[in-house]
Amino acid sequence: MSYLQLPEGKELDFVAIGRLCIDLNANEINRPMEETMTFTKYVGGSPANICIGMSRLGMKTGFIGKVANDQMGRFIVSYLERNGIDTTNVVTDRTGAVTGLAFTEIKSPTDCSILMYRERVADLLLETGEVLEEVVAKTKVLLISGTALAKSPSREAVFLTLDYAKKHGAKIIFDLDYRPYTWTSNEETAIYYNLAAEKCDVIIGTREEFDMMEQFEKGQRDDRTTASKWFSYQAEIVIIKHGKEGSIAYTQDGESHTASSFPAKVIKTFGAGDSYAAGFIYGLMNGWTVEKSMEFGSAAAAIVVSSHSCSDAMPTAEQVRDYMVRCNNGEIVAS
Ligand SMILES: Nc1ncnc2c1ncn2[C@@H]1O[C@H](COP(=O)(O)OP(=O)(O)OP(=O)(O)O)[C@@H](O)[C@H]1O
Ligand SMILES: O=C(O)C[C@@H](O)[C@H](O)C(=O)CO
Repeated sequence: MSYLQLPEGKELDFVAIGRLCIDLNANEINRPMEETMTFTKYVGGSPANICIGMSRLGMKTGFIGKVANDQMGRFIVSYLERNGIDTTNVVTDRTGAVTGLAFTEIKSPTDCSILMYRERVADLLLETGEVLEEVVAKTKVLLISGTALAKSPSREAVFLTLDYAKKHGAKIIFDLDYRPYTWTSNEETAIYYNLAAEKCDVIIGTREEFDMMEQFEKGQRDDRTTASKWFSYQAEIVIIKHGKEGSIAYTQDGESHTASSFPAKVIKTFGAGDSYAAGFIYGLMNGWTVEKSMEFGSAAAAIVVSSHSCSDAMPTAEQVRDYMVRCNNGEIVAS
């Protein structure tokens, strides 16, 4: 059975809104940040990575966001454009805000962390008046991500965009992408995450992210109970990710669907969720089953965790298919 009946006659397949920033990934891997001397610069930010992933997979994409009026901001916009992403609604800050920087520390394939520089970042200054309704009107799918809800005015800009999406019939996907450093309190986080999730057709998050959203709910919560809550709102599909253990999707009809992870020679784990989302959404938008879409997303994730970057490593559909064949032939084994 296929899900997500997409609207017809739209110019764009996919538009994402939110964080556009810079990842500085350690070149000297398997050591702490204190001993890291050089970094490679990439475009970063979860919704940006997903959008780049969708574009690499051949979808017609656009982005809604705000960049700093500096060399970093211009680097981001030109990278998006080189990747075929419509930047009509990427606005430039005029208040002296800066680009968010994520320095990644790769101590080992399983011990990675991110050191964030996010004071007065441009992406959180996107205003309601800067969101172009006509851009939202021309997409089949809108993706929102949690970090953009962390502060005003970006928070209101996202809620307005959700209204536009609903008005114009776009399907809405929420990648929870919870980054604690951007928020001021757990209560505030849970409340805004829940308010947004109520309006979404597909919700994708890790068990820990759903736990954060359920902090006011009493009793033990399992994945099915978590997912069921959202079917009484708008959701058609809820996916709960469990890292290397794989993922489980629940659908409105009461079914569940599982996917295992693919073997990978892991360099670092971040970016797994973004590439998984891109692969999964691509499958769903092509009318594939939930299982097949999850499998494709999992293979895309294995490719990205085996690479140095998140955005730049996003695979084409051909690369994902090739990876799956090589895994099935036993040519790729886990590190
Ligand atoms: N070590 C790994 N090896 C292979 N695949 C992996 C690994 N870790 C994650 N994946 C794949 O990526 C998917 C999403 O990973 P995960 O549950 O870690 O999401 P996430 O926490 O959102 O990722 P991120 O670290 O990017 O925030 C998993 O379902 C799995 O298919
Ligand atoms: O902004 C961040 O939190 C880091 C991202 O830029 C990075 O690309 C990442 O964590 C991918 O999920």
